[in-house]
Amino acid sequence: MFKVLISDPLSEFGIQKLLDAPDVEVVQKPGLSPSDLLAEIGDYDALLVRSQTQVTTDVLAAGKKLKAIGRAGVGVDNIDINAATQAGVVVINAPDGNTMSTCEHSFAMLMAVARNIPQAHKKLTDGKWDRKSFQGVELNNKVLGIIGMGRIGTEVAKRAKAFNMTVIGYDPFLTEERAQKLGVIHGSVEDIVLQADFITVHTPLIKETRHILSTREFEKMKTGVRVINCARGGIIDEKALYEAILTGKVAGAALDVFEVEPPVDNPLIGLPQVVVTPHLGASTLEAQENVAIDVSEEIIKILRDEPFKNAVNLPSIPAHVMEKVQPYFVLGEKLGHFIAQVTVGSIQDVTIAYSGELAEFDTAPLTRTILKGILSFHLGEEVNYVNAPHLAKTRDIHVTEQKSSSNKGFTNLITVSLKTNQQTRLVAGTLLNGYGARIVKIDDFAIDVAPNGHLLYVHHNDRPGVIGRVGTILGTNDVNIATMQVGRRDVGGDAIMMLTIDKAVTAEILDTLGEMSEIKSVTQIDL
Ligand SMILES: NC(=O)c1ccc[n+]([C@@H]2O[C@H](COP(=O)([O-])OP(=O)(O)OC[C@H]3O[C@@H](n4cnc5c(N)ncnc54)[C@H](O)[C@@H]3O)[C@@H](O)[C@H]2O)c1
Ligand SMILES: O=C(O)CC[C@@H](O)C(=O)O
Repeated sequence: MFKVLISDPLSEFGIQKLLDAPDVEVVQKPGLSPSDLLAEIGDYDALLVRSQTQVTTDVLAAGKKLKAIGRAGVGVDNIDINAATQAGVVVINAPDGNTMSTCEHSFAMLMAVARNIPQAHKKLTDGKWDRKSFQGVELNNKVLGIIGMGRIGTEVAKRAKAFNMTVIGYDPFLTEERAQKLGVIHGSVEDIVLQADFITVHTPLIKETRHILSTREFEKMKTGVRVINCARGGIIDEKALYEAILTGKVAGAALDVFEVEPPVDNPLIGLPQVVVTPHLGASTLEAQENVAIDVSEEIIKILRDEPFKNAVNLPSIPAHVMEKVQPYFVLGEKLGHFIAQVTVGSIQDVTIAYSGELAEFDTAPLTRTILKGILSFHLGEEVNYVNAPHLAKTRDIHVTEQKSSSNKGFTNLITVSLKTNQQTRLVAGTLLNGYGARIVKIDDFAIDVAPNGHLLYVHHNDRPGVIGRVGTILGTNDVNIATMQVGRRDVGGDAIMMLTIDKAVTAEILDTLGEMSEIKSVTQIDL
């Protein structure tokens, strides 16, 4: 039974799939204190949060069983992603579910600040009929600058067009073609700063976007500009904004998010030109249901070891690539596990060569899986698909991917070489149409073995009677041989035997085999 902790308020309807899953026990503790979270997290396989819970290095260290963290929303700035990756914990988010709600909230804030709606509302509910203090401005024919043309920024742009605004958009990934399609002028931050009557930001808060609008930018803006932040506090420099409002440069600001949340002694709050909401962008019935449904479904898949999407700390795999590459995941992990078991010494280099049609695809996910197979032999359950490259790096293991379209006689071939401080070994495998996974090469010996169950790899001199004696020793010890493959370099020279056996052999049997005069080494491999 998997245990899932929900530590922020999530839509009950949205998490229904989790509640209904027969193999999942859900514990809901919205508003759990940081110390209680630390004390309890050790019991759980997954944690579901919104933006309140801070998932710190300490939480990840205490979460010994944690496999996944689900963020019901977009921003993952409350989760230490690096620490999660190092701990092998998958972080997923729900990037699509609250786009419309946040876009609509941004637009509501834009209109509120243009027409002073909250201020006028407050005055009237305070009993004063004041029509003079709240003259606003139209959106019609005005210039809206959008910094960050992702999901939300794009939707804001579409709505602004309906209000007959001229939209200038900036995003490092915005192409001229896409801008044209949206009817947006493709500009820079500088263009926006110089020309906009309204500026709204829709980026994540990262190093490049922190204080993207600060004193220097406010100085260059049109007098009377209005700014909106429904993305993350800190994208607009609050101190610089405060100064720019006092000087009259900025006529108004609408803020849903703050550098510190909840804000403490924030002088912007209370300024008559500033409209504020307490991080409500995604707070609609629909958005909360959507994001909770999305993370619940994904968490179930992760816990059940099924394919999932929206991982924040893993590269996303397009469906058409996944379709091609997925059948090779099992083979890749087994090749990694195989080579790790037959190679002696501490690993220095891993070279993974992809030949044939596989070489046309993004094989990075496959490389992760092969690394997992290699490292898990030494590091056990600590290794997973998420942290395998990181663990290799921290151990100074150099990983190289090679690709070649020549198929070397196979439609697809994966060759894994391991260089240690003592030797270099190689294994190659393929998927044979209709026959499944096969190991087709070990070092320079061609073989054909299904990589399953218990295998015995015997390196010996090609002499009459060796194969028979190996069979006799195993038979005497009640070990049944399912398949046997032999290969040799030259007649009477170096040779190998690869046996598939029905049960694992004991160390004593391995010693007995190893003591035979013509046998150089015997290795048992479990796949
Ligand atoms: N207020 C809320 O409740 C609420 C709700 C949902 C999302 N958000 C926040 O809104 C923001 C946008 O969300 P989204 O779903 O549109 O994300 P998104 O990933 O679809 O879009 C973000 C865009 O920012 C762009 N970007 C990155 N660096 C940039 C830079 N230096 N200059 C310009 N653009 C840059 C990216 O290329 C991307 O296109 C995020 O910060 C998210 O956390 C807030
Ligand atoms: O959970 C929330 O309400 C905030 C969500 C929002 O900030 C996000 O980034 O998705």
